[in-house]
Amino acid sequence: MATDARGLTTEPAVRVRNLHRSFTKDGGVLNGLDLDIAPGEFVALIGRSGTGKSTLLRALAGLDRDVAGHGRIQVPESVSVVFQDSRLLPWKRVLDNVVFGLRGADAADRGRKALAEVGLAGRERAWPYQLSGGEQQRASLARSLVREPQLLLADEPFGALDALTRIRMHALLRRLCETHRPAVLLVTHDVDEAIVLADRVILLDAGVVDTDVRVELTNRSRSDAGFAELRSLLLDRLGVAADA
Ligand SMILES: Nc1ncnc2c1ncn2[C@@H]1O[C@H](COP(=O)(O)OP(=O)(O)OP(=O)(O)O)[C@@H](O)[C@H]1O
Repeated sequence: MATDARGLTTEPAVRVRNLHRSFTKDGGVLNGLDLDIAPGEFVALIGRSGTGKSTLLRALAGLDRDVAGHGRIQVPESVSVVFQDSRLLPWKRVLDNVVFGLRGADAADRGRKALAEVGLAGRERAWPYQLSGGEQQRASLARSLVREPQLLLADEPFGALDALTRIRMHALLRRLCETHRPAVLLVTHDVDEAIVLADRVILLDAGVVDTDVRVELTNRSRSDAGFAELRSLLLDRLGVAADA
């Protein structure tokens, strides 16, 4: 059962029970997966290539219609998804992308506020192609957060960015999550990214949860001893030597 910051029992934002998914007759990708995410909890999902991370994320996002009947999935009503590419509509200006499909007379104001929050004030009328990769991902985050989702799903959102931009995006995402408090499931290949950002790191192997650790570091600096210890535990579970 999930608990909140005061240790009180809460209804989880995400509940997955005994989820199975296969694409061929030979073997499953998800093999009876169980997972709870508490409201406002930030979970990073890591695992070797092909262990079913994106398959799980797509199932939670409702993008995999065939998953129905292969287990139980409970997600909140409002879910937003961010991918590695920003998926901005190239024929719409940045603000129009952010508020696309949003109702209400205050939609444009909310969109402007969201753009300011991600550091894109003044770029409302730009076209997506006029933004850098990092700025496009900022716009993509604004488009998600303007909807105030109870669950944010992110599949390698910073995977295509350079190292410096990634670090800036980590700080931004943490700040946004502290303000908006969605439950988050972030798929990443980067163990350090998982430790820097998440309250909990889950390692998937062969379509089930292999390791589930809470990140209880007050100092999220990569040079911190606790950080290094957690990194080596996770790399070990991934079958990679920490100093490799
Ligand atoms: N729509 C699909 N049709 C057929 N096979 C699929 C489909 N989606 C995923 N798979 C297969 O399921 C397996 C798991 O894929 P998935 O993308 O979930 O892995 P992943 O852990 O996210 O990997 P990576 O870290 O490389 O992104 C892979 O072998 C993939 O080829």
